Amino acid sequence: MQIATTRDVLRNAVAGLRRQGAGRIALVPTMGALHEGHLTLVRRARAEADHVVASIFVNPRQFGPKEDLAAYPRQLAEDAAMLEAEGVALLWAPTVEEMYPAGFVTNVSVAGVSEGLCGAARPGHFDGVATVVCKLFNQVQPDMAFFGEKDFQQLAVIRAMARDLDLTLPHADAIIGVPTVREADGLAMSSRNRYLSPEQRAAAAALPRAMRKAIAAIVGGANATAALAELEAEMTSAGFTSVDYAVLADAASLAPLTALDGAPARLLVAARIGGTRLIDNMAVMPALK
Ligand SMILES: Nc1ncnc2c1ncn2[C@@H]1O[C@H](COP(=O)(O)OP(=O)(O)OP(=O)(O)O)[C@@H](O)[C@H]1O
Ligand SMILES: CC(C)(CO)[C@@H](O)C(=O)[O-]
Ligand code: BAL
Repeated sequence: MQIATTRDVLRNAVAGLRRQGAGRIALVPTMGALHEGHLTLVRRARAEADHVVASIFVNPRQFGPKEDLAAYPRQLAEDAAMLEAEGVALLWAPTVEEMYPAGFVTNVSVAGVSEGLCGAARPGHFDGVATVVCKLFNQVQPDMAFFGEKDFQQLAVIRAMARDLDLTLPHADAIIGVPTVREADGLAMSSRNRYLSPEQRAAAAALPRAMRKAIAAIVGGANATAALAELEAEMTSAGFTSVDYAVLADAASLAPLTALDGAPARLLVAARIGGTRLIDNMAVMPALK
């Protein structure tokens, strides 16, 4: 596996992959501190493309001033070994100065789908995500790119950005969402889970548990507002410090719903346990009649 840390080396390495034939190149963007969720994206990419390019970049522009940019885990050597073992051809791991050279002044901002949920709780976050993913697409010029459904709103923002800016990746359905990979107790895998103490980690399983229960209630015909209030109460009594949001939303527009309307819906939750903010989301499937 080649590791590129400058745009020149990246450009040559991508050109080298292209010279190897008409094969498809898949991009898997990450912030590192890799776990089975990331490796699942890489395996899907390997299955569907000929060459996989992974990126590791802890993107300062998507962190708020009081967020965990400094504390975010960085373990490039360990991550590179994992990616190499999965058959990744090229790792793009730029420095902050390489990604945002002095004088960088551009911002990509996606309206609508980025505005509620994590966009409301983390002002500027999705501008940072859209800006860096736009750059990654231009730098690597992949045929397709893989993202986790764990960051469901992020996936919607990236799809809207790619559509609106004509970042037409050549492969049909080029932005591929991969279902969330979970721990045995249901907690969605996340690099931030490592911030949790053993007690907090045990308590965190209340998040997917309360979500499944709320979904069963809503699908069974219960009032959604009451089911979401019950979810918040359960999480608080399990040890969560606060719930940023717990929202039933239209799965495509992410507009909040007060009741199922027959279209695919999604339950999305962000909550804090101590200083750690966890997010999760699940499909809400009305029972077939
Ligand atoms: N449990 C998971 N299942 C599937 N995909 C995942 C999972 N966790 C992360 N991903 C995906 O991996 C990609 C890189 O994510 P990132 O490096 O931010 O990891 P993360 O574990 O989500 O970290 P964080 O704790 O910052 O949320 C994103 O597309 C993200 O949605
Ligand atoms: C897509 C991404 C790599 C952009 O920095 C990041 O938001 C992530 O890891 O989900
Ligand atoms: N996985 C999303 C990246 C972030 O929380 O900044």
